[in-house]
Amino acid sequence: MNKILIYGGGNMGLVYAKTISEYYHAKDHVFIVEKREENIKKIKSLGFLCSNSIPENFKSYDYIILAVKPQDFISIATPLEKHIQDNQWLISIMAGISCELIKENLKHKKIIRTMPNLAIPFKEGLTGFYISSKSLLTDIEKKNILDLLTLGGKILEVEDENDLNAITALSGSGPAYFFYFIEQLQNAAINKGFSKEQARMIAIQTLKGALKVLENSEDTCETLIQKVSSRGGTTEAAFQVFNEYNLGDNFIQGINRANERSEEFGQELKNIILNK
Ligand SMILES: NC(=O)C1=CN([C@@H]2O[C@H](COP(=O)(O)OP(=O)(O)OC[C@H]3O[C@@H](n4cnc5c(N)ncnc54)[C@H](O)[C@@H]3O)[C@@H](O)[C@H]2O)C=CC1
Ligand SMILES: O=C(O)[C@@H]1CCC=N1
Repeated sequence: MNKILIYGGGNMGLVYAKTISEYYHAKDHVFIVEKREENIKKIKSLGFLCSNSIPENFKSYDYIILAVKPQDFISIATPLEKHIQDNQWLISIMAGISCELIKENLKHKKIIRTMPNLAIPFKEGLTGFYISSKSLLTDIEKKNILDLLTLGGKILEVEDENDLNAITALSGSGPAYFFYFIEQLQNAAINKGFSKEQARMIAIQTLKGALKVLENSEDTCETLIQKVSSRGGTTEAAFQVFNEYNLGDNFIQGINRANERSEEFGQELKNIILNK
């Protein structure tokens, strides 16, 4: 059984702690380093080992998951650089922070950069990953890491690290885009007089149904849209308005901006380091 230390016990850190401990049916091989007192209390109340600094037995941990916000990386770099062991692999989930930047600051080469998403606890997540210094990864370590990432759902390895910025904009942020569209459908239902509960049910069931149709069909989305749309009917009328407002193009522009934002994180961190 591998021992895993998670740096940052916020949303995603806790998601990993819970997912890993459920898989192993044990909590005592997961340790969370978290700086905020109220989070530490919450994490301990869930039965996890947790403190605001690196534990004395740090050497015994095989994999270290970096789950702080990109801009907080610098606050964990100094303690980590001091304690990191040659055999330990770092698994970063930080958006936009390159392996090179982590390597430079920690003087450590064994890094896997990943981009998961919020659906990890339900095993319906998507984790894109890039392995830096591949030649240092043994077969058993690779199996352990892939097993760990697969606990959360599907995985996708990229050979070009820059592709992780795209994955961040597509599937990392992606759940939020769908929540946004569902929210609009819910709001439309509420505006038409349905209760909040009814509106939520209408939105969720419509989404679930659409997903089932898509998963069980060989048709493209374009064909499926045509199948829903009767000539001169309601769907066609809705799409005339969507097209008038360039909904599709605007949506893609938003995704492109998220991609750029992911690229900016690295530069911003470099500037912080330079100005220190
Ligand atoms: N929320 C999401 O859907 C996704 C987030 N990510 C990435 O995961 C990372 C974490 O995101 P969230 O969990 O949403 O953020 P969060 O803010 O909920 O969690 C980060 C945690 O790190 C702690 N922290 C900050 N500095 C620390 C330090 N020096 N020592 C110990 N703990 C420290 C904070 O107190 C906080 O609890 C980010 O880098 C983000 O880019 C990746 C994919 C999806
Ligand atoms: O919004 C963010 O920056 C992070 C990365 C992907 C999802 N959440």
